[in-house]
Amino acid sequence: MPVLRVLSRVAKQTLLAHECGCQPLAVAVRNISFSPRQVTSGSDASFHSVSFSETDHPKVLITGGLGQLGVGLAKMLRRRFGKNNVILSDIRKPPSNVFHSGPFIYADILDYKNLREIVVNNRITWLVHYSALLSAVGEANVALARAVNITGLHNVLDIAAEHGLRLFVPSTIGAFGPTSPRNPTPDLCIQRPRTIYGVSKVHAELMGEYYHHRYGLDFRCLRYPGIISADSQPGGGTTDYAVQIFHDAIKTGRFECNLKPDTRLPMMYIDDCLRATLEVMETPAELLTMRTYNINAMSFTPDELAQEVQKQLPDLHVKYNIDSVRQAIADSWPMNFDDSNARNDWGWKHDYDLPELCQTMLNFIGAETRMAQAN
Ligand SMILES: NC(=O)C1=CN([C@@H]2O[C@H](COP(=O)(O)OP(=O)(O)OC[C@H]3O[C@@H](n4cnc5c(N)ncnc54)[C@H](O)[C@@H]3O)[C@@H](O)[C@H]2O)C=CC1
Ligand SMILES: CC(=O)[C@H](N)C(=O)O
Repeated sequence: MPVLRVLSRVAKQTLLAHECGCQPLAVAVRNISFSPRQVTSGSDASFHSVSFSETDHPKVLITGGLGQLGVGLAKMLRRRFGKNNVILSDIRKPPSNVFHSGPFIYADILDYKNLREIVVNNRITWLVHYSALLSAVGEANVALARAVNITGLHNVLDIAAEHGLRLFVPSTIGAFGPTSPRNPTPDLCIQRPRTIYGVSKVHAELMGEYYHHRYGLDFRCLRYPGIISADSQPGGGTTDYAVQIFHDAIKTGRFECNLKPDTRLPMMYIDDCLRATLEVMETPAELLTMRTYNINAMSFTPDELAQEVQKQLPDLHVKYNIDSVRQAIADSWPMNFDDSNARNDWGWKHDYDLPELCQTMLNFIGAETRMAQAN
């Protein structure tokens, strides 16, 4: 993030706050005196907000941390804040390398008391809420998606508000629908998604912003594009083809794509996505003119991706076998994402375009495959 620009904007905002006699937003966040859950349920837990000075390291909990994104995020945050200050959690059993790389704990986001106990006992100050069912698996199990993505979010919001946490919840390009402007899609426009995943993510955006305005919750949300990673598998989304093509290109030289060749979607390499997440979490609250931002890096079709991969692996053979559920979802999503507010407010800038993405993915998976063959 361009530090000078950030500092000068903080100074400007602070001056403005003094001139108009208002306090910066962060002050309100420190003064949560009650939470909606405690008021309505009459719970006997004591209210306290963890005071967290910007000079201290945050104590981070990541929910749903064993999916495509969580392990990489934990690795990056541990490098920055120290191994023991970042706790990964999930309901699945961690592989041994993950289990031995830092603190891991079982946390079912549907179990409110257990989640609250983890936050209290570990003095958590930042919560990154990654648990979710993605677009394609969500359509295959709507009841579970509704429970995890909506009821689970309610638990997380209440605990974050009660304990004064800074809360990050990712949203997605899937929070838009066929009536949204698709090329490009701005931050603020019609959002009428047609998947339970999209509906739950619009709900998360609105609830987080409501808790921010109503209770001072420090809620931060980025709408991620499809994320592409080499060392973690996607969890059942519409953009998964853009990861699978690299594995199949190297391992078999043949790839069967489940979207039409001209289906254009916004995409991002995982390193950019995780860095954006840390950057928005570290941005002074005064600079955030919104609480939910689009972020983007590139946009491509399966045909354009295949052509870029074929520059390195000319023998790659691509066949199209369309999955009607995924195609209908993709046809309702943005083709290009307008992320100018993130770029202006907190200096968002991606590093990876399509050629760098392909080079990095092929190098990584190629090296991994050669090592596996040698053993
Ligand atoms: N990967 C992508 O392309 C994108 C991801 N996102 C969002 O980022 C977040 C992380 O995504 P991924 O890592 O790709 O998801 P993923 O599907 O790979 O992982 C989700 C994790 O949630 C866990 N989970 C399910 N039910 C749970 C419960 N009851 N309690 C606790 N954990 C539970 C699963 O075990 C899984 O490990 C999600 O909220 C997703 O919507 C947004 C846009 C794009
Ligand atoms: C873009 C997403 O949110 C996810 N990868 C999906 O395809 O469901």
